[in-house]
Amino acid sequence: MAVFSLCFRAATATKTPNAAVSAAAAFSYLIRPLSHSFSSSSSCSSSTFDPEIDLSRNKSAGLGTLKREPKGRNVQWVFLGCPGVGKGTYASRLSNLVGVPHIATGDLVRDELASSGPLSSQLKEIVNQGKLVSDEIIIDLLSKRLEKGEAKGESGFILDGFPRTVRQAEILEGVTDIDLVINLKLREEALLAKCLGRRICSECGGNYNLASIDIKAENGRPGMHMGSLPPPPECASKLITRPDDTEEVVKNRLRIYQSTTRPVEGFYRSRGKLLAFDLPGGIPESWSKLLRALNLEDHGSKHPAAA
Ligand SMILES: Nc1ncnc2c1ncn2[C@@H]1O[C@H](COP(=O)(O)OP(=O)(O)O)[C@@H](O)[C@H]1O
Repeated sequence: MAVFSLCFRAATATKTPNAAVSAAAAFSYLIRPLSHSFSSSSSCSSSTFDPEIDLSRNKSAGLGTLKREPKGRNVQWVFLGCPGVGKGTYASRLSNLVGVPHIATGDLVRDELASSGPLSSQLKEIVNQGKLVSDEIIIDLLSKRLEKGEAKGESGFILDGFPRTVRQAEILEGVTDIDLVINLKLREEALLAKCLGRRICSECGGNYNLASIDIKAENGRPGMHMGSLPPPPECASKLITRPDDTEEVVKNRLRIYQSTTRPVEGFYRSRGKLLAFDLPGGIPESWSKLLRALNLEDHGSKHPAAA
């Protein structure tokens, strides 16, 4: 198992401007980097199936090599993509398949909000406006989650929602080797509708989506269908909407993605780690193609309708 020593949480609590960076220097994994050579286009929304997702030319991306690295380390992947693109859904499915934890920083933030801890009221205002919380806070929450996982013997991860700034990416790069960054892309017309259609079961936490999207073929662009992900009957009366999934806030989050997170794509592209995947539709249309792009196979494992 990978030896994973994490000791930057305390340091991130300090108030020096470069606290997170210097803290990160104290955060070390004893792992060996894998080398991948992927590239991507830069758009978050695209109607075409990106030919660069065909990794058949790069067999090292397959489960055989990536699921468990020769020294015994599990995969360390990152999911990038606009709000509403489906990062949580696909990251969760892949984490079940590959056998590593799916760690979503948005979930860590929401857990912190629900805990009514000291950060809670400060975070509430930021999150409900669709803004990003500070790098220090997010790294602190992520560190705690990784420490807990380490104590339980977890190794490897699929990160969803982190890094979201170039500074976060630099910190992460400084402390560990990310094997692969999957950049999910979906047509812009679908993103807002998908965010507004999101529902969570207040009892079991299941994620569903009421939006059913049909985009007609136009001007040489193919049409696209994304079915809804309806809740099972037992959840139907318990659905809630995230407070930051209102139209105004989603539009703000999309703007922040363009200005602040988009450069993270370039950060990983220049390091040859970025794999662009244009979602051709909903889960039925996309899942098997994503697996093919990753040289993975899913031998009938059971998935919930949504992450
Ligand atoms: N890496 C991060 N850096 C800063 N803020 C974050 C980060 N991850 C999550 N957040 C906060 O949590 C909110 C919800 O995150 P998430 O569930 O990932 O949203 P989205 O659906 O926009 O991808 C974000 O709008 C932001 O306020």
